[in-house]
Amino acid sequence: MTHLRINPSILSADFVNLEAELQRIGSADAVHVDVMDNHFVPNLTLGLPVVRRIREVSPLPLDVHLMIEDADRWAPQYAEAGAASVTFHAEAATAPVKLARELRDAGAKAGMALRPATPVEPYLDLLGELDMLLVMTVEPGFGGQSFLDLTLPKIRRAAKAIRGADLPLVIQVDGGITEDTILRAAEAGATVFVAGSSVYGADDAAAAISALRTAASRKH
Ligand SMILES: O=C(CO)[C@@H](O)[C@H](O)COP(=O)(O)O
Ligand SMILES: [Co+2]
Repeated sequence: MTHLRINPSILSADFVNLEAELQRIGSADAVHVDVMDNHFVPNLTLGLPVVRRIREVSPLPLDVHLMIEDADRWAPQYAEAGAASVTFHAEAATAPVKLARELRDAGAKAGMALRPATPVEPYLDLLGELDMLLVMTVEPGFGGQSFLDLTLPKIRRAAKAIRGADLPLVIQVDGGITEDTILRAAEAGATVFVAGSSVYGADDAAAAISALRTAASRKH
């Protein structure tokens, strides 16, 4: 049976009470940390000093999602800061293979993300260099958006290529993941699910995480 992972995004958490907000999601698999630079996306969140501090207090491993320009320069520093996985955007990296190797050398899992309109086909040859492919299921930049069904065929094509080449990487989806949408993403081939507003918007985050697990595993 495939291990399904739920990674809540702290983008929807209370940034003034981050330590307490991290405690609310102790039953999840990792904490998803959205780094935005106001250039690659029209929003600004947090950077290395805050990620370092989150790493010190978080009971969960850090799944860092970099929505920043010049990923080649910055991403390795997030791996060195102790992130368990670092995901850069394909659209923001000039040498993705070199970068993935640097991330792995620094002890992190290497992830690469695709915007909803970015096809996976140009990147099929480098999937073997990655631990994770993140298919964005909303336009990156903000939490609370609706899941884009138009991304499902891309998830299916990526999953087919991964199975065909017998590669170990997993597919992560991020954006609009709720109890209603998670099964569609799971059926298409995703096994790692980022959920921001559906977890942090709930009164009981642990119950929301559990409901997402149940909804995703209806397929399996
Ligand atoms: O990377 C992003 C947004 O760019 C995400 O990680 C969001 O934080 C997901 O939020 P929800 O769509 O689940 O509310
Ligand atoms: Co994200």
